[in-house]
Amino acid sequence: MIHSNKSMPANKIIGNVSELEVALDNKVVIKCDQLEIYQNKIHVLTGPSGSGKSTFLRALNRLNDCLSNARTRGSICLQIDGKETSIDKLKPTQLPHLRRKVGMVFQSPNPLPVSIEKNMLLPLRAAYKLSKPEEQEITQQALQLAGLWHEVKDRMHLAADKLSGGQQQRLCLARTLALQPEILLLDEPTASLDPQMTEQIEDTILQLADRFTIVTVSHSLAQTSKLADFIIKAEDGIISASQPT
Ligand SMILES: Nc1ncnc2c1ncn2[C@@H]1O[C@H](COP(=O)(O)OP(=O)(O)OP(=O)(O)O)[C@@H](O)[C@H]1O
Repeated sequence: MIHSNKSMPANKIIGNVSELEVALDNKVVIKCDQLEIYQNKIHVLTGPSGSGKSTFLRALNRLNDCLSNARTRGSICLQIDGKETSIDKLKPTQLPHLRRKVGMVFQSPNPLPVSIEKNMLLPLRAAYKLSKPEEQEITQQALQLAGLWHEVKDRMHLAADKLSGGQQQRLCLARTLALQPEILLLDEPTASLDPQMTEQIEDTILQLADRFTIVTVSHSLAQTSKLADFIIKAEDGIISASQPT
């Protein structure tokens, strides 16, 4: 089940990045000397195009390891499953679990070319052994958290690509939420959406902070001021924390 952390104390540190350096093609593209991540807070990562925002997000769940030209140094310690976890020390076999706990949603919606229901169930079944009622409960809860349940509950067999762009992005968010993350990485989740859909997703992100720690990329000043508890700046590959907003 997807738990709430609402009763947690304010500004509890659940992540520490230290002396991080990521190189792509032997060129250092991001450096982060020191950064803290706070439980149930929304961290908005801002900066110009090419400044290293996506690379930094991918460092937080070791997705850069999937790039053959990437090399990462430094340490990232995250609290996962109630334990301090040095993610830089995890073995390759531990990475699928890390990526479920530190789930990511990408800039453009990327649903699988199957039904809404299968988009939810395929990753869930690959990750966990659950009974049918448990699968149904988690699917419904994740779709509710993503604000999509009422729009799709009567047409779960519809092909996911028949949904609107905003609905597809919510489905991708629900698919990630169903895998029981603790930290959510959102890479410009509203980049391809119109203003109305953008506002809906922003409101959903604000609600999700009751349950999850969020790091989201934004190019919009208005969105940053609406969402951010903390701002992280990316400037020419230097990633650093701003003061709390
Ligand atoms: N797969 C890759 N191989 C080599 N270099 C890459 C790769 N991906 C990104 N880069 C380079 O790394 C730097 C940081 O890119 P990154 O995508 O992290 O920036 P960004 O701030 O997220 O940009 P945007 O806002 O445009 O999405 C850029 O100079 C980019 O050209």
